[in-house]
Amino acid sequence: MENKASSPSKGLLQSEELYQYVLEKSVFPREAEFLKGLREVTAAHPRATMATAPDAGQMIAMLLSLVGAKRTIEIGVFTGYSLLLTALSIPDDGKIIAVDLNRQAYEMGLPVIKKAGMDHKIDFMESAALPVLEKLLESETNERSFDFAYVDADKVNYWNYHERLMKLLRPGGIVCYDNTLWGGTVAMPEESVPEWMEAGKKWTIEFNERIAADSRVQICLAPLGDGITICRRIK
Ligand SMILES: C[S@@+](CC[C@H](N)C(=O)[O-])C[C@H]1O[C@@H](n2cnc3c(N)ncnc32)[C@H](O)[C@@H]1O
Repeated sequence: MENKASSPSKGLLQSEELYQYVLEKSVFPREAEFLKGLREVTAAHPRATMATAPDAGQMIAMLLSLVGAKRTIEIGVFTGYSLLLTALSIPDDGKIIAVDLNRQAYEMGLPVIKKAGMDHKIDFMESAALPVLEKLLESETNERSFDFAYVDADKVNYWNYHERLMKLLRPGGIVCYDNTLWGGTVAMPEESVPEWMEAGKKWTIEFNERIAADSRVQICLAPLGDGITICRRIK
């Protein structure tokens, strides 16, 4: 199609320099060495930009500490940046159910996760996420038992994940959804949106509207990384 812009950059700040300032002056000085190591390993992956942005990661680590997260779910692992930062933020007897369709990328980051001594906290499942959530819901003991969830996978299923996570999270628990500004396309005129981002734009707009109307959660769409929506279960 003509008149399509090339991919908009993921960062949503007013300039690249400002984003570098945030990274260099706030994020990188406090980033764990193992997370830096994981970013280095991930840089060799052809889809390295899929990894959670380090500034969004810094906020996720803060949220994990604030809710005292011990039992968590991660949907969309890739090479494990957000997974490792979750593991580093929860106590030694904390557990993460981590789901991804693809084990290969996870195995790229696994040596760093092991070196960090965090692998015992992780239950990795190579699977589509929806059946894993359904399976968890078969046991009543899992309802209201998770403190935190992070969703960073197929946008088309975000609402399906949300409905199930609302049962699995305890009241006061938090779920974060990544990419909820979808490269800024949610507010772009149609002719400026690259063709490959159109479906994601539609799903993201629908999801954002439904979340805004969901009285079960308190919400905040933080313009970090590619946009990250924080939902706190209030009922
Ligand atoms: C953006 S990446 C995740 C990045 C990761 N959070 C990080 O910090 O590096 C998205 C991941 O979601 C996975 N994925 C896509 N659809 C999925 C599905 N239906 N169920 C589980 N994982 C899925 C992909 O295989 C991919 O690894």
